[in-house]
Amino acid sequence: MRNYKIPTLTIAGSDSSGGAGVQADLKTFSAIGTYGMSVITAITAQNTMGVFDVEELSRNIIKEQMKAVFEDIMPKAVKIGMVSSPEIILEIVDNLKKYKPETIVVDPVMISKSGYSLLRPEAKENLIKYLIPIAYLITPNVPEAEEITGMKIETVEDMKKAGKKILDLGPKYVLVKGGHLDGDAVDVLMGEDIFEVFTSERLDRKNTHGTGCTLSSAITSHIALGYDVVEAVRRSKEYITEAIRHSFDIGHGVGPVNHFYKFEGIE
Ligand SMILES: Nc1ncnc2c1ncn2[C@@H]1O[C@H](COP(=O)(O)OP(=O)(O)OP(=O)(O)O)[C@@H](O)[C@H]1O
Ligand SMILES: Cc1ncc(COP(=O)(O)O)c(N)n1
Repeated sequence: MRNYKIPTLTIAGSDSSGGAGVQADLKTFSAIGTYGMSVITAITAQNTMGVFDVEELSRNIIKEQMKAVFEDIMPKAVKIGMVSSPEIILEIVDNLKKYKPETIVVDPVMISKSGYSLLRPEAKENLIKYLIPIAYLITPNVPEAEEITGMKIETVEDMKKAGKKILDLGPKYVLVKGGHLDGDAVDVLMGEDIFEVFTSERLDRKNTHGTGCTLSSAITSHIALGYDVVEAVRRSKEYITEAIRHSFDIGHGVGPVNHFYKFEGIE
């Protein structure tokens, strides 16, 4: 059930072409039906063909954005995307510990679809040591899960092994996403009391810019609306599958997924 009065927050980078990052997150929050807010960590000059430049914002303006949001509107759930430097991660973690939002979903963004590194190599340690342990849910794709665990992932069995290793780092739940493997698109959700496999057909689509951002924001919205983690992931997997099915050509490269196909033809 939509509820546009329930606040959700994304802490992430801006994608000027609107397909990923903060822009994808806010579109997802709106389409699923929560009130979206943002703390921007970095500005990327990006389009459907690639990422051309990145400028990280200062610790101070990240702190001030978080203060402005949390001291006025406490989000019901927070999603974290691109957090590229060790300092940015420390600032965000300090403030999350101070303001204590109920639910933190971490999408450990590392490399864009177009191959640009969105996480400095020296930031990996702080991500693992400080951010992942305070997550309610972390949503790595296969290359990210490989980076975090140091193991090679080629099968769904490997995804489960990696999931176990990631849980040892301290988050409550982990969703390892299998979009990068062959065959069906299989995602594995694990936690102390939960083990669920979500499978959808692999869609032959080229326009998949922002799939990871969209899925984690959809989960964040569904949790904010009151669904438990299994139901939130089930609904969000359905959401991303349909958003990929209805993705469209815009620009000259890898286009975005479609958040609004249900509204087409409605005045
Ligand atoms: N071709 C596809 N058909 C159906 N589902 C897909 C396809 N590609 C990815 N998915 C699903 O999309 C979701 C996002 O997974 P993916 O592995 O693409 O994340 P990601 O790599 O983090 O995304 P991004 O590249 O945007 O960061 C998962 O639920 C995955 O199973
Ligand atoms: C600001 C920002 N955040 C995240 C992504 C990852 O999305 P994708 O892997 O689809 O390019 C991105 N490209 N830009």
